[in-house]
Amino acid sequence: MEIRYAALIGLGAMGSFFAPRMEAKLGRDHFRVVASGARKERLETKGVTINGVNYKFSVRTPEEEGPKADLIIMAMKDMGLLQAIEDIRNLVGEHTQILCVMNGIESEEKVAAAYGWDHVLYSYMRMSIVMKDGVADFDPNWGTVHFGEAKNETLTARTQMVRDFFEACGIPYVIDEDMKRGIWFKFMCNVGENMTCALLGIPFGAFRTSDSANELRRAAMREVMAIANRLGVDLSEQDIEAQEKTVKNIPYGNKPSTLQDLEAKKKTEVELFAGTVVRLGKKLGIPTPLCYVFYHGIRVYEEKNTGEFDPR
Ligand SMILES: NC(=O)C1=CN([C@@H]2O[C@H](COP(=O)(O)OP(=O)(O)OC[C@H]3O[C@@H](n4cnc5c(N)ncnc54)[C@H](OP(=O)(O)O)[C@@H]3O)[C@@H](O)[C@H]2O)C=CC1
Ligand SMILES: CC(C)(CO)C(=O)C(=O)O
Repeated sequence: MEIRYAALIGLGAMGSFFAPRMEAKLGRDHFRVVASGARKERLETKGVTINGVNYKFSVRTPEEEGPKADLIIMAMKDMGLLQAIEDIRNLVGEHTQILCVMNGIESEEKVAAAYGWDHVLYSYMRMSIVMKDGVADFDPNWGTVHFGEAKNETLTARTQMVRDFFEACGIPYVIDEDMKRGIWFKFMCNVGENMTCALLGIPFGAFRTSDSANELRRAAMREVMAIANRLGVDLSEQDIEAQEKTVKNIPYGNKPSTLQDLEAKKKTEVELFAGTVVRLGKKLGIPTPLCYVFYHGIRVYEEKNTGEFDPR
């Protein structure tokens, strides 16, 4: 099995990690970006500029008939997921594999509900990229896509196929032995960091100096840990300790995506982060008071941004 025809839906920050290298490997006719309407027009006329190079990738509309894709990368924000699942329907064939690289713990389940687990591998990103007005600059050799089956002591044929493709493209990857644990660890870090920074309007650098910011970050991580443990995912205090070093090495002024979204007056992925924790906590009878405050506090910021109420 080999990847000869691939597609990407979601040519934003994360999409820009993949698109140039996938097109370089497969050629313009065998790598397509899925988009329609004004988005398609923008990608075809203005394109995107990635590390100083302007790209106008070949766009395929959801309605267009054509070859089925061997690999589809999905890289939208949470709010776009359900539409995107429908938009790739024409590209999913018998052998298609889908990687939905979004943050959060539930995107694979949603894609698998539409297409079946035979078509879905687990994945997540350890990378930080900002795309603003179609421009993204980053070191393409820093950061990794993590992917694989739930467990990867031995590699299945489809995991090897995607691995060989990423090797050929020069896309840095990691195959976690336990992908579910990896996804939950990333989620625990995201909830602690993204929610704390968004509610308080502080950059990552605050975690180097503020005991109180760290107290909140760790308390939110512990709410996630309690839920993960109940669901059989073995996150522990050691994982929280390990992230302590990582978070304090992130460049001082960097901001997690949730705060970036608030500052850009966009809708955030709070539903996917604190919203998921509150929902699962309720279902499992696990208290999540901090995520409850994060969730509603960030929702109020969104309402202020979109003018849903008059803050007079
Ligand atoms: N940015 C980062 O550093 C990281 C992000 N992540 C996660 O990755 C995911 C993607 O984030 P990110 O790349 O930052 O988000 P962006 O907003 O930068 O990119 C999302 C892109 O998806 C496009 N899109 C949405 N719906 C569709 C659709 N139906 N068809 C075609 N294109 C569509 C959007 O187009 P348009 O702009 O026209 O709406 C946009 O270009 C999120 O879950 C995020 O949490 C994970 C790790 C790090
Ligand atoms: C870049 C990173 C890892 C920072 O938390 C992220 O996932 C986000 O901002 O959403």
